[in-house]
Amino acid sequence: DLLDSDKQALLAFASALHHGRKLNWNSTTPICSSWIGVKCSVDQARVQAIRLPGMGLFGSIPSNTLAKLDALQTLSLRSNHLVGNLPTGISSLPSLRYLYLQDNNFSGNLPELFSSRLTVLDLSYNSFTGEIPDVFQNLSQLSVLYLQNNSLSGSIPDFKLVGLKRLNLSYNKLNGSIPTSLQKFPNESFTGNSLLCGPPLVQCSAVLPSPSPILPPISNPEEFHSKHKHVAIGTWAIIAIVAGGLSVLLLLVMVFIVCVMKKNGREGSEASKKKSSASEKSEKSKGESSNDAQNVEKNKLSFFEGCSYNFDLDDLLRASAEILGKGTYGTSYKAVLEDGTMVVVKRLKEVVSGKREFEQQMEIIRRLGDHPNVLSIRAYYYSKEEKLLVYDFIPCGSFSSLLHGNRGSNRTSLDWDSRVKILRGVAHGIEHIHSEGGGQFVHGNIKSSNVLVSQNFEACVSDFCLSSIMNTPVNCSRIAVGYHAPEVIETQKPTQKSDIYSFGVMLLEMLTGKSPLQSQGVDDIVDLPKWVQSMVREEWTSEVFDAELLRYPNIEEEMVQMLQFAMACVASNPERRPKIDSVISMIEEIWQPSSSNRSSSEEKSVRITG
Ligand SMILES: Nc1ncnc2c1ncn2[C@@H]1O[C@H](COP(=O)(O)OP(=O)(O)OP(=O)(O)O)[C@@H](O)[C@H]1O
Repeated sequence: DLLDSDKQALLAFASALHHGRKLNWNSTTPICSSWIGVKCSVDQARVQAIRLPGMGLFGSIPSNTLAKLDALQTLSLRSNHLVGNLPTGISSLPSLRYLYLQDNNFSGNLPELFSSRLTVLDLSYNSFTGEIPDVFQNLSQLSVLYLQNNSLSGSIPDFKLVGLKRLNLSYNKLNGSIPTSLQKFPNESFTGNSLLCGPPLVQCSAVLPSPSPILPPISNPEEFHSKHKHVAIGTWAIIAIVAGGLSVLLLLVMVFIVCVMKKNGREGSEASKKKSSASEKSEKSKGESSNDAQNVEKNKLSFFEGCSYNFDLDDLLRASAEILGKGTYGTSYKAVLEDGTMVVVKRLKEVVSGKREFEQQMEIIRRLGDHPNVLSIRAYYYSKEEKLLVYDFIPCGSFSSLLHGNRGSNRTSLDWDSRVKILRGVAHGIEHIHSEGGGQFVHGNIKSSNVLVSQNFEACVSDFCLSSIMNTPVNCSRIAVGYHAPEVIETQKPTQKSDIYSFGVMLLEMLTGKSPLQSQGVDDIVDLPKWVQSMVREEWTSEVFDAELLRYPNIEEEMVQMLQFAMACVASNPERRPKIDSVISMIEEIWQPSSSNRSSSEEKSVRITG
């Protein structure tokens, strides 16, 4: 029967490929109820969907295997190691609607024949070459077309597809002008094709006007090469000059700041010396100024009780400092003091509160820091010109850098249990903040770069309770917008409910591996909750998960439940979002770290490439 022929086709497909994680496909077991990644039609008569993302499939797809599944509607083989041509028989399967083959190593030309029902086609992050065929014009159902990060060349055909909602052709070798029908798509849809021009990119007259630019004939190949080298060196030179210029500017700004701070600091330390009557000079100046006592106060670091640190502002200014990053509220530096102590100094910009209010807020922040999942503040400094906060340095970096940093070949992925453990820690930190002071406190700035991780994936939240003393609009950056609840963008006032929304975005971030701030060319959707909602609504749930997570066995159920829960946290109506204590119990309920053996050494040792 037909189901049996589907089965034979799949067995032939599986036997032609190497797979890292064993497929349990077996001729003796029932295909519809027990085969991994296979979904049958309601009447169990045909195979309707194959989803094998991140299964470690190696090799090329033989042409007479999957191409026989003529009832297939969904095929997802994304994030594997598939090579060679994409057989036309697959792309033209008559029922095929969703084809996800991104993040493999397919090469050769794009197929010339596609199913007329095709709705989603994702062939991004492969090595396809040649031109984009005109046949796309006939795909009247096509709604999503992702071809970014291949080596496609030639000009873009004028698709005139009215239903096309998302398009990404970035980072190819396309040239010529962008057809009028596609000019409504954003810049990111086309960027990274140096010879492409016209709206939304730069006007065509500014770059090479046509796909075959009129260049003088190359008489001497050497000369051609040297010209090209020259261009390349020129580009690097420009980058180097700009980078150099920026560093000089940064250095000048830092020297200036240090001078201002030193001046304050010197006044302060001199005043301290005077107080201890250690120097003749300071004794003298003591007599000269009636404001000295005030100056002493004004220029010293205010340590909190119980803090074992022993340094002053001068030591801090002498310390070697490295910029950790520039955030919403200011710039953070890692400072290594002469005795080796490492601290983080955050220079706040645009503080609006007066000194008293500032000090009261510092006291609140210190009290809230009495919890293992909340970063402790050690000291602060307040003067008219400078406001500094001093924190412990947390060694493993932020959750954001662990999730998104170093996606190179030597990256070790953050496994499911570590991700959930970190988020559980964050939830406990938020719960502490929300329950103190009669429930009046709000974190106000929850995002993955404000979750610091120490050994054993213990997490603590930082940068909390600062919004009330700062004059920084919540939507001052795209990153911030990605995490803030819709109502906060309007009211500018974070609440405990909006903290839950931000936490939900972070849950989606760890599940999808996508940053709420999409980098250019990777995707054109910035709003993570909306993207996931659209995927789930259209029943592509398993397509949203981070390919790195798919390498760990027995977690799919937990991931799906966590996804549903994350969607509840990002409900647009604040009243429908759960409270933080329910968040904690929900995580405990969903997460069963000891129930299954999912950290086998084989899985742990997987190194991610690309
Ligand atoms: N105590 C700390 N230990 C280690 N790294 C830190 C510490 N505090 C901040 N960082 C890291 O320094 C970088 C800059 O932090 P900063 O808080 O200034 O900016 P941000 O988190 O990007 O934005 P925001 O100001 O909105 O919080 C971030 O990558 C953060 O993870």
